[in-house]
Amino acid sequence: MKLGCIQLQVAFGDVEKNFSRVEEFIREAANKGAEIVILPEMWNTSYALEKLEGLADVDGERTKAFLSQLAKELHVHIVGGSVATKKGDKFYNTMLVYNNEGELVGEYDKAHLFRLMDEHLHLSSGNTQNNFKLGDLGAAGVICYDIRFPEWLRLHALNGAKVLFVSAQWPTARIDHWKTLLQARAIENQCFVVAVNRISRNKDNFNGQSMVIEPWGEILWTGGEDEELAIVDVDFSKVDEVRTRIPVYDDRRPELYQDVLK
Ligand SMILES: NC(=O)CCC(=O)C(=O)O
Repeated sequence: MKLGCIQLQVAFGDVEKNFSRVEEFIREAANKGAEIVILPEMWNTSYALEKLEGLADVDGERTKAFLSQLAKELHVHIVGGSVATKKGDKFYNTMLVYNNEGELVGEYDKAHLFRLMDEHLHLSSGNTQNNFKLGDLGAAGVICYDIRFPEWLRLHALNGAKVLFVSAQWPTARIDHWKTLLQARAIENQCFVVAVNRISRNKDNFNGQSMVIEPWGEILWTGGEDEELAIVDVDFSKVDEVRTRIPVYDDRRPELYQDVLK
């Protein structure tokens, strides 16, 4: 299957510009044969957290209509990164996922809020998992800081995900953590990890390095330090092969480590 990874330069607080750029990229990805397109975190507003009252997408309605229409027209699955949403009187960091018929198959509010970027001061956290199907493919999606919580990703793998999509705004300062954590999540869960980060105008802040990693831990693609669209070919049957080679799921002894869930 061909993945279209959109390592977007997200414009701070400029919702119109971001929508228009995302549409261009999704169309280009579909033209180049992508069957699943993946976007980064908070691509509508970036971290304009102080301005969410005016900028956040109310109930995600605009983003939902936009992604659904493109998914259906271009017959492409869209893991729609995340957008800032307002639901009731609260703000969320919300991932929306559409299948290639334009149907909403995943809606997920980021579960772990990242204090270093003040998320906890402005956003509310979600409480539900994000497993979904793209055709026959079992998949899941999480957002950025979530990858530091292996139990959370394991739960998604146990619930049938063969690929973990990660949308992020992961800063340059900790980019080594990003790479190591993503590779670990792929190896321990014997899953594909498809992780799309953003670019900022000043690369000292966000420098991309998006990644596609297969279940044995081999890195199939790493993004550069500029805005880019990458088309990456993956063979999802590799998951079953790796899980047969080392039967980690059969060898688990959850009774020994239940306490980690407390
Ligand atoms: N947007 C985020 O969740 C950033 C997470 C991060 O930088 C980290 O080190 O974790």
